[in-house]
Order: sequence, then C-alpha cells, then structure tokens
Amino acid sequence: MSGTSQGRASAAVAQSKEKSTGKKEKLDLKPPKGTRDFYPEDMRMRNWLFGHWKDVARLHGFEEYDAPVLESEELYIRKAGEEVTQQLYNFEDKGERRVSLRPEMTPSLARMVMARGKSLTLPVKWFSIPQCWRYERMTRGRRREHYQWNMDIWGVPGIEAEAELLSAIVTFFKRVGITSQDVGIKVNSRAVLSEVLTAMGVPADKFAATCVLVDKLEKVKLDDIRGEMQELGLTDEIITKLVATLSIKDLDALEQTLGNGSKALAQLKQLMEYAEAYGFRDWLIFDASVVRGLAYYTGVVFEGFDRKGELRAICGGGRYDELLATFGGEPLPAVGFGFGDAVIAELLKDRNLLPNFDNNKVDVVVFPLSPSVYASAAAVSGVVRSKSISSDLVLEDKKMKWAFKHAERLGASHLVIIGEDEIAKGIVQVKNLAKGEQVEVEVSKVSDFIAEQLAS
Ligand SMILES: OCc1cccc(Br)n1
Repeated sequence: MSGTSQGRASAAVAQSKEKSTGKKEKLDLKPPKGTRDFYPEDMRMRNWLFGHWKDVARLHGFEEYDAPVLESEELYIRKAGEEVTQQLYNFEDKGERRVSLRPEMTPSLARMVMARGKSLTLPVKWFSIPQCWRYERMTRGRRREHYQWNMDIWGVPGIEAEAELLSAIVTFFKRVGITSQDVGIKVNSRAVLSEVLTAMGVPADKFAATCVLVDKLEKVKLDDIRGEMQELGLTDEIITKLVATLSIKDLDALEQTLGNGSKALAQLKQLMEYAEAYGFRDWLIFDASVVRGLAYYTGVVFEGFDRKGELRAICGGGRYDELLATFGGEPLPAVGFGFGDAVIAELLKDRNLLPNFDNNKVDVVVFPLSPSVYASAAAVSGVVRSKSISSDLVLEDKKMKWAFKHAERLGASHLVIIGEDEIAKGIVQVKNLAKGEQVEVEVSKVSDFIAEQLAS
C-alpha cells in the first residue's frame, strides 16, 4: 500500500466504489501506457529474435553482461538537448534519490567499465539485450519501452572495431533472410563535421550540441533550428558550410572538402576497404548527413535503414571515445550500436520473413487413466524428464479423447498412457501419435524407448 496521501486517496476511492455498488471495481487489465504484455505466442517471436542476436554476438566472440534497469539519473544528465535525455522515465525514490529507468544501455556499460578500471582485460567485447524506457507524452501513442540489442567494443582505437560491429549487424540481417536489396547501412563520421567546424573556429565544446541539432534535420527544416544553431554561436556562414558538408555525396567529393590529409577521410576509406574484405561493402552507403542523435558520439557513426524508406532507422551506433571522460574518468576508446526490437519486427513482417513459430512443442504427454495411478504417472514423467525429454503431465482426471486432443495441441510426438492394469504388470502404453502405433513398454525402459523413437 502506498504510504503517500495520494495512494491513500485512491484506495479510499476504490473502497467507496465497492461500498456503493457492493461489487469490486474491475481491475484495468491493460498493461501501463506505452508498454506491452508478452503472451507465450509473443515470447516465441521474441525468443527467436533474441536468439539470433545472441548467436551473432557469440559468433563474434562477444560476452553477455547486464545492469539494473534503474540507474542514478545523473548518468543521463547531458546538456546537449538530446531527445533521449528529455524523455527520461525519472523520479525521486522513497530515499529521495533521483533515479531513472534507463533510456539506453551505454551509460550503464560505461559505469561498469569505469568501475573495473585498469583491472579490466581489453579489448572488451560485450553484448546485452536490455529493456529501455522513455517517458514521452502519449500524444503520438508511441511506446515507452523497447528491447535493444547492444554490442560494444572497448579499448580498440582503430576502425577495425567499427568494421567488426558492422559485420555483426550484417550477419544478423543475413541470418533472418534480409538482403542488401532490402536494407542499407548509412556510414559517416562526426570527425568530418569536427574537422570542418574546427577549421571555421567553432569551439569544441559546441560540437556535441551542434550534432544533436544536425540530427534533427532528418525531421525538421533548417529554418526550424537555425535559431538554436545561432544560440550555439554558429554564424550564417558556418551554417551554410555545415549544410554544404552534409550534402557531400561521396568520398572523392569529401576529399575535395577536407583535403587528402584528413583523418576522418582516411578512416572512412579504410572502413570501406575492410567492408570489401568482409564481403558486406554492398550494404554500406557513405552519407555525410548522418550524425545520429546521441551527444557522445565522436567518430564514425552508422545506421541501418530500409531501402523502401517506409520505416524509422532499424539500428544505429558509433564511436564514443570521450564518454568516460564526461564521467570524470580516464578516456577509453569505445564503439557500439543499439538495435531495437520494434522496427525490425515491422520489417520482417513486411518482407514476410517471420517463421511460423511452433506451438509449445513438448515431446510427450503423460496421461494417468485415473487418479489412482497419478503417482505412477508423476514418477514416469520425472524419469523421462531426467533424460531431457520434455513431458506435459496431465494433472486432472481427464478422458482419453481430451488427452489425444491435448497432445495434438502441444505438438507432442508420443502419448504415455498409465493404467492400473498396466502398472500392476510394471508396464505402460506408449502411443506414437504420428504413426498411430501403440506398444507396451516396461516402466524402467520408457525413457530409453522414447529417446530412441525421438532420435529416429
Ligand atoms: O529509441 C529511443 C527509445 C528509448 C527508450 C525507449 C524507446 Br520505446 N525508445
């Protein structure tokens, strides 16, 4: 019971409703606004998706980590005006601490890496699939939570780390049947803008906020944010040069702007060469307008997109070498990406690439013909389970017809029928539901018999 006056008031209202009608106020059965229930049929799809994410992470030698969904709010207090920090699901807890449901995983990861400090063996290649939260006024009916596959490499300053992460993204797409005709990955580097803005005298401490504003140009017109750019000290001349830089179409044109001594250019060229070597060059597109919306990116950034242009970004990431420094720690090179569960689900549905998810699929149903043999049925269930054969034990006094229907519903391959006469003889009836054959099997041999049948 909530100790707050508001909590007591709402309990009183509910009670008064109950008194006046005598009926209990019916509970609202919907999940909280912006959140989802995952019924078993939903979990089959989610487990399939997460299973691919975990497989791909392991194929790339990554290890799984996790962190609390609740973090200190200060992890996310950044002054760059990002949407993700303006929509924190934050509150003051009963200990008067300012906390927040995590809107992203990277700050938690940075906190964990920083906590281990020099004791951490580098490079770190870690992945996680956290549920992340935002509190957005539900004007647009958008969700407030999603699951986001995170893959990060810490301690590798070279572009090889970005190439490995792009390999993981492409490996996932290929595993689920998505091709480079369906999806592309836009690639750029914030170092491009940094070189241009630095050359024009823009102070480094304006860079992150400038990038956050530039990212908004995907959705709003330049004139809608020109004022904010000017507040950052960007003159019209700088804004014009900035916009011209964003529209550069290829690396040759980029060389014209940055010169052939540019580090940003060299890294992008090297990344494209590695992509050729991995065999996923055709997935990549240089796009100078991509900067992503998180303040802490400092180098290469990338985002997966559907080539039909119907969906929001599928995934995105980039290099964030200075994040630990913003937490008061020693800088450590880092690059990572986030891959949400919502847009990919829409894409897979649109492309008809979602498999038919099997039903519950147990191997056998163990069916006691009467309550008097329930204990024997439970014993048989235990034995088959000890041999890693999944068993649905019928818990109530049911008819044979129900048991057959139940076994069919569960996709079971065998029905193990336990009767008084059979138990007296130390046997059970095992019916192979596909072949329709029924045989008597000694109780002690049931699990081996079924294991052989399942293996054949
Ligand atoms: O993509 C940003 C974001 C963060 C948390 C939750 C959701 Br839904 N979306």
